[in-house]
Amino acid sequence: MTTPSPPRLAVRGLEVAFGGLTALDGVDFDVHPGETVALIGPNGAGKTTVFNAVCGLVKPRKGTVRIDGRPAPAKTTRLLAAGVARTLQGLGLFDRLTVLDNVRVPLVALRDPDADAKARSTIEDLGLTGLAHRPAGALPYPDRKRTALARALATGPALLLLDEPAGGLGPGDIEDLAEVLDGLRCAILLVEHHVDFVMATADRIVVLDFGRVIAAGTPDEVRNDPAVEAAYLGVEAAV
Ligand SMILES: Nc1ncnc2c1ncn2[C@@H]1O[C@H](COP(=O)(O)OP(=O)(O)OP(=O)(O)O)[C@@H](O)[C@H]1O
Repeated sequence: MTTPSPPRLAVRGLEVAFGGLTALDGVDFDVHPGETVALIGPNGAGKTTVFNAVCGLVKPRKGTVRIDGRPAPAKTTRLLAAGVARTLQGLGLFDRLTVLDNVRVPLVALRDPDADAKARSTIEDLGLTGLAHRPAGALPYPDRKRTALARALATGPALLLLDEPAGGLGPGDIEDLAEVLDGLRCAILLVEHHVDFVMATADRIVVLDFGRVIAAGTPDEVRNDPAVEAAYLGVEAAV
């Protein structure tokens, strides 16, 4: 009998507190190879805190984060070496560096001998070749965002963590983004406010409210869950 492979990402009993505030209270979910899982929930529900705990940016009070069955490393280079890449809400680009040099950064950190070729090929895949030698800081926001995505994809991650990938983009750029994500083979965890984008992109959705998972399932299951409607979609509809 073969042992089933572990989830690419397994989060169990995650608890995070900031002083007296319990931001996460027993969060469990998995992301399997090839799967796109979206974390949604109202403002303050704990989405970014989950993301930060998975990336090792905040230390849980309790619980575990495992990547391919092993404890998740906290340092960026070790995460990259473990096949995990992320984008951040603030993008974190080096504004004075060119698009190409930004995308080379994680490859150089991994001492990849093919850094240049891989960066160029990723840039091409994302339609950024014409901007390769422009400083990232001089670009319009959608191109900066695409550069940040290219940087995350350059190392060929097995698990991609995306913090609000559709945030600040217009409908055309969101459509392009959905197409890029659809063509990826890696597992994806995304934190996102844009409900239509999530419904169209995610295989499964985990809904947080006040630091707890209140629903998890396919987009249709979640859409029809009364608790979600009350906690989240109701809020969105009122916005
Ligand atoms: N560094 C911090 N120090 C203190 N409290 C924090 C910190 N980070 C988050 N919180 C609190 O933890 C809770 C969860 O916040 P978090 O940012 O994870 O929610 P979110 O679902 O990502 O919200 P949003 O959709 O507004 O980004 C909130 O009450 C927030 O104020």
